[in-house]
Amino acid sequence: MAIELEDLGLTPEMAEVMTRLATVGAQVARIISRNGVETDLAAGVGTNAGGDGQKALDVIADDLFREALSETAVAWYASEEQDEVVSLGEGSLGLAIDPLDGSSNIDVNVSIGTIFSIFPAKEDGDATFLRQGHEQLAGGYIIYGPQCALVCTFGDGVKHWVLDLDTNSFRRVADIKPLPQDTTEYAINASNYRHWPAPIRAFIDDLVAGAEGPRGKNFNMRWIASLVAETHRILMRGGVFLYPGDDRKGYERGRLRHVYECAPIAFLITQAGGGATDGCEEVLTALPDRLHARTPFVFGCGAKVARVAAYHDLPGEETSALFNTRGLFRS
Ligand SMILES: O=P(O)(O)OC[C@H]1O[C@](O)(COP(=O)(O)O)[C@@H](O)[C@@H]1O
Ligand SMILES: [Mg+2]
Ligand SMILES: [Mg+2]
Repeated sequence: MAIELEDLGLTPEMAEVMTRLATVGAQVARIISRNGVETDLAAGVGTNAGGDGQKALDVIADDLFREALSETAVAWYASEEQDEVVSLGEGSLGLAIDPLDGSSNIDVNVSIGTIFSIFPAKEDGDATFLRQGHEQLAGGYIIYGPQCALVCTFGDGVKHWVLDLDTNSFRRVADIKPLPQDTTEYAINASNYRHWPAPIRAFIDDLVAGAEGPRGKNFNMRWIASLVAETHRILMRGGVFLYPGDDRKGYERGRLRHVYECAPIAFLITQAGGGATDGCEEVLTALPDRLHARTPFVFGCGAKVARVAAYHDLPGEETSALFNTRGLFRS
């Protein structure tokens, strides 16, 4: 038994896929725990389809997940590390995966993860994944942190397991509680401030202004540079995350990938009662136009995600005004 799946009402096919994901997740956690003993998992080994540098662990994780899923109901495997959708044979499911998320953190011993999304398979590989996130059967992640955990939704709340090192299996713990409506914690890579669009700058200016600004209270900031770790923190205690599009070349639609990063995270967050948009529109209703498409991404507590969208409706003179002259959104 790699993972406790009793009482979830999963089909045998889905249960088998979850068991394989959990088995490889435990294996990857063990490999990570030995980084530097024999191999350097952060060593550069190439470039993936999206043009990102690949680290040794990106490739190891991709190989392990792909091999383990090849004997299951997964007909189509779509990975950040593969140029095209890979056919794994006959089956009723398609699985999209970011095998190793947060790879800039491998060499600094900070939490990293795996993100996955499961759809009913269609005849065609691309058609299986280029559809609305609402059609996902499951979305989840494995976090390799001080504790290894697996978090997943099958469309009925958010389930949570913790890797028990004594038995090498994922033990089910309490479901993730609904997110609070509002929060005083936000996450954004603030070094890109000068590149952001005006509504994002205005939103962040007003948070940074704290008690002296229009919001009249102080906010706290976190940036781990691991989407999985930021998601886990937000699911555990609330918050809002932003990776907007910006004016750097290649970042017009942000950095994060729609199919195997944002859609499954959006599924989890909305199942926990939060919001997930591209800044304005829901991620789960958007249609990606290609496997490695990017999308701006804002998710977390519902009221904050809605507030980001409201800043996009402000007239230009309001978003470009200094916070102390901006008339709206005083709380
Ligand atoms: O370095 P930046 O621009 O802050 O980006 C950090 C983001 O990039 C990512 O590492 C991208 O994921 P990969 O490591 O899978 O490429 C996210 O986990 C994280 O949120
Ligand atoms: Mg990633
Ligand atoms: Mg990755």
